[in-house]
Amino acid sequence: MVGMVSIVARELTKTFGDVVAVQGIDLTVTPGEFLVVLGPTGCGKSTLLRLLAGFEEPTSGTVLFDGVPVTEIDPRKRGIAMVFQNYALYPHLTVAQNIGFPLRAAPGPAPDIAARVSDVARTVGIADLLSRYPEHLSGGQQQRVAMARALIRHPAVFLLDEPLSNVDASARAALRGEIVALARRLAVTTIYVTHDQTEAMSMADRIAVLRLGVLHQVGPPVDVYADPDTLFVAAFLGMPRTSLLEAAVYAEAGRVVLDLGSQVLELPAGDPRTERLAEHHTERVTWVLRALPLEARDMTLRGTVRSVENLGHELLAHVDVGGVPSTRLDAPAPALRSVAASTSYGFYPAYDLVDGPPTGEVMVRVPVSAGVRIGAELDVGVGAADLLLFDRAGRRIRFAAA
Ligand SMILES: Nc1ncnc2c1ncn2[C@@H]1O[C@H](COP(=O)(O)OP(=O)(O)OP(=O)(O)O)[C@@H](O)[C@H]1O
Repeated sequence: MVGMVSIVARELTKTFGDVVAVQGIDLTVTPGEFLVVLGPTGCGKSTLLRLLAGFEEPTSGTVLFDGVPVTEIDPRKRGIAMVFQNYALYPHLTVAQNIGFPLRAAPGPAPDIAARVSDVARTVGIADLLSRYPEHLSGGQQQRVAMARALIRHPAVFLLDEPLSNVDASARAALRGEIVALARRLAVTTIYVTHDQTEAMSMADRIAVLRLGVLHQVGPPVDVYADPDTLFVAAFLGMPRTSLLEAAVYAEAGRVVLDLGSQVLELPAGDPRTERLAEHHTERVTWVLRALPLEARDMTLRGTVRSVENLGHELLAHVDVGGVPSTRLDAPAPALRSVAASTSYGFYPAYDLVDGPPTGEVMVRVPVSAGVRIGAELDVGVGAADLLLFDRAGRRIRFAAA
């Protein structure tokens, strides 16, 4: 296949015995797009990538390249280039020989290998390393060689599976930008798999967030971050840090409060969210809170500074608001325990308590010049837009006004 290819997955499912690695995924990758598949380890990213490439037979569902079932296209004509976490270079071949290998191995007339090798080596920034052997290269350089080797046949589809995992941190940042630039320049449809949210956020045209084989959300990184559909997506995309607090909703006579157990937040009178939230009266919800700026807002959370991280350009205060943190999403569910309510509402249900006393910490961004002491009491402003709430099934509670 030549030129830019669209890749469509329809109701794609793959099981290995009892394990459902990929479950009912519908996904369209548009021609020339840079799509990042993001999710924790074991969520099915690699399996999805292999299915999309036609390397793996789906249990059910189909993959189409430009509308044609991928299994009906000769693998050599699919135009797929793939790069993995371990570069797998041939140790006894030079960089130039490694890069040129696919051309030498290909059937048909030999193209001008030397010219193409130096061309693609220049593209990935390793033109001066052509006579070296892999063992004399850094991890980042080895990955560039692997990319050059993948790209020398001018693929229509470029698949990368955690390509930067073995590259040290300093080289990783530079390579991220270069891979994106490369994919653009070559106008190739690219699918990039990672568990690293920073990579996903900085590289993708769109991200596809996967958990336990299920596609939770697809969209431009800024949209998915700002408007997560599920608790998992909200919690997974948290920078610099996300707090998950358990709360219960209480509604009476046109007012709604969120009860954190230690304190309550009341929605401002007349807030358009009141009515919608009242539908969850007495239900337990999870509140996902990104780091808040220290400023006065409609509502106030009161807490005690437990620790302070200096991020250089600002401070990140960990403020204990006495709430109950949600258990980590991947942790086994602990036994339910009741917590004695200290608010006047006192109605709230049993919480999944992690060991020890409740220490629901909220992150607060403080200017370095303002300073903040451990042990200080802080009033942290909360705006209605900060109410990123999820029901017990982990679904977003959406407000029409939001
Ligand atoms: N060939 C196989 N046989 C049996 N189970 C498999 C096979 N391949 C994958 N799995 C299982 O399917 C699930 C998804 O695996 P997959 O490798 O796709 O996840 P991943 O998100 O790429 O993980 P990682 O980031 O750790 O590479 C896992 O539970 C894994 O153990």
